[in-house]
Amino acid sequence: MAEQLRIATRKSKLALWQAEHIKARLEALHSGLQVTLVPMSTRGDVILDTPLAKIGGKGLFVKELELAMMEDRADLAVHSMKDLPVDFPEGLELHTICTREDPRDAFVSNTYKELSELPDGAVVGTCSLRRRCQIQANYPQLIIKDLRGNVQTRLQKLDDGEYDAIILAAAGLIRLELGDRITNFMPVSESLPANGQGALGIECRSDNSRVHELLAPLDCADTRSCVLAERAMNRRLEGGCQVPIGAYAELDGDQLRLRGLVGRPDGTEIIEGDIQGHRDDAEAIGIELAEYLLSRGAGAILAEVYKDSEQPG
Ligand SMILES: NCc1[nH]cc(CCC(=O)O)c1CC(=O)O
Repeated sequence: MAEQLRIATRKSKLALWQAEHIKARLEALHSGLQVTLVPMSTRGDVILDTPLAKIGGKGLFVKELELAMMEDRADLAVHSMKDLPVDFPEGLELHTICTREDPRDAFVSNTYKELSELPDGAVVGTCSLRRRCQIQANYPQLIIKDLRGNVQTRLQKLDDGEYDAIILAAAGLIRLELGDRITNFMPVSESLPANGQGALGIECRSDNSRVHELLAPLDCADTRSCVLAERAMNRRLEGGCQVPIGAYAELDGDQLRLRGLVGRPDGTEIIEGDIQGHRDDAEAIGIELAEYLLSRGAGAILAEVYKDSEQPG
């Protein structure tokens, strides 16, 4: 019988695409390997009517997948790195970080070419405090309205006229072959991405050496360096994924440049930092930048954000 591997996955189109993508890559790399998907619903998929920042709780989208791996109903789970909590339950690990897709945010509108064209009072949809904060800092005259749901739902709400424009991760649109909906890529100087944005990560049990062997060729060293720096910054700031924190690293040879920011959701204050170092020190660079941001007052801003969001479990 052929060797089997099971991927636990959420049922959204994007999650299924990502799981199928990893399945195809694994099967192409390892002849005779048979990969099946184990689709399941998560709390984040079920609670659709509340802004994510209000639901709170880290790992809204991953707990059920992790349980499946712990109970040996699945061998691995494919995640968008930016949705992944910084810490893992005992016995599970982030084993693989795959090559990053475009990390930028995308401006999507049926009427306007870019944010600067929007008239006063125009409505922009996003549920990300990070995007809200950066848009309001540059364009305080725009109105930000929460936008939830999967990628297709969000585009539908734009097409229905509920928003003048919406902001989405470019990577999600590109993966779903909806890249033609991208009106404009937001420069990272204007919308610093979330840590890990555009990268896929693969989680599995720490003791499963056969799975580790099969996954090894999917790991991308460059993406790993960048994402480790970004995640280290978030960890030091104790930020989950629903916080007004941006973190984005780039490599120039062995030099790693990390940019980070923490801001008030209403954009009235943004604390930014930009540092460089050797890629071998990726995590130390992340921690150093976090400490710089904290020394400039990031802690008080984050404390206020956490106070405003009731966080059940
Ligand atoms: N928060 C939801 C989410 N998680 C991952 C992606 C796709 C892009 C990625 O892999 O970073 C998206 C959609 C979005 O933010 O528009």
